[in-house]
Amino acid sequence: MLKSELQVALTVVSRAANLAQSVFNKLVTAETVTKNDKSPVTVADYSCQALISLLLSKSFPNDPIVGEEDANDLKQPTESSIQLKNRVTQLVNAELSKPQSIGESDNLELGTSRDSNVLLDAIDRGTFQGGSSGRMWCLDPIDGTKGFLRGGQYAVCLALLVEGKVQLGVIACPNLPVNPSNPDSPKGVVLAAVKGQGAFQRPISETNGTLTPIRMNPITPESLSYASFCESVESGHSSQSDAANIANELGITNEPVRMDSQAKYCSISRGDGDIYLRLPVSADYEEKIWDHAPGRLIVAEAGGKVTDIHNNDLDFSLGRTLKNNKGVIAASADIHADVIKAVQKVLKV
Ligand SMILES: Nc1ncnc2c1ncn2[C@@H]1O[C@H](COP(=O)(O)O)[C@@H](OP(=O)(O)O)[C@H]1O
Ligand SMILES: [Mg+2]
Ligand SMILES: [Mg+2]
Ligand SMILES: [Mg+2]
Repeated sequence: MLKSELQVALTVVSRAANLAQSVFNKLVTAETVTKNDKSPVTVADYSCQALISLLLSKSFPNDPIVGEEDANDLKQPTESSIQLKNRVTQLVNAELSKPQSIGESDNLELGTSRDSNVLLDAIDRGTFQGGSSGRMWCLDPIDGTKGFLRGGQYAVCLALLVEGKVQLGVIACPNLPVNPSNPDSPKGVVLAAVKGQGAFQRPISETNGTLTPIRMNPITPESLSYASFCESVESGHSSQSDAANIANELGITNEPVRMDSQAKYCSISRGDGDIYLRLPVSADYEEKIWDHAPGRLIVAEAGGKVTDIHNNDLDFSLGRTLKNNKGVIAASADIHADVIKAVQKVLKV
């Protein structure tokens, strides 16, 4: 089931990851980092959304897309906007011109260059408002924009939702080592899950490679104090002080591993870390569905459970945000209840 969706998703996400890496190599310099210049990631965000949306629409022309970005800034008649549009067009076409590799999905018309207006329309296909009916794709072209600029973790994230439920998730992490137990192994993995069919990974570069099954660590309530947390680098995205108190409550002494993006979901799915906490910082922030849809399925298919701080399932059927949820708690199914208990005690919810 969803075999062709999986193959297309793997192809388009891997292509976008290659594009993002080429943007990083060409445009991110010590100067952009020290001057806090976000333009390289902006180029990468638009280029990856254009590429993925364009290729998805070749295979699935009737599926709408809930994407993080829109093309408004690229349509302005200003010099900087025109330059940005031209840069995006050139980068997407450079990626499309690379020959098709064995294992990549057919019928995507890879190799055909596209006009900038076609690419702007492709970006704007991502403005769908979401909801509970029918099929739709959910796209975060570059998740962890801060990590991208730091040369740290970032991810290209795509999910298929059917009737508001995540059925397929694919995440490429260009800076995650292929072998979780060897940080010096080559970097660049793509993880995938189909509901009811398990979670897998393979190197981004191996378009025809075998998908290797992944599992979370077999942790139990008895061994919970040996667990480790994976959390955001950004203290503005998740409360690090609450996380420290929860670790204390669970008897966990390992230092938390901090990284940007859905690489956190990917890491715990492969047993590199055990618990991902995203603890609300402000009362009014609504988590975006594209920040969680594929990660949630990959963790669930690798033996985990993902809820919000109230132990409610994440509800992807309500539009572009998880408006009925607060925070995210992801952990191996065997210890999730214990983690929730500690979270609720510390947060007093
Ligand atoms: N106040 C906030 N609380 C929680 N998440 C936030 C936030 N402000 C922005 N974000 C989201 O946090 C994501 C990055 O998460 P993380 O901290 O896990 O790396 C961002 O995705 P993008 O980088 O795609 O914009 C953005 O959507
Ligand atoms: Mg994001
Ligand atoms: Mg993003
Ligand atoms: Mg963003």
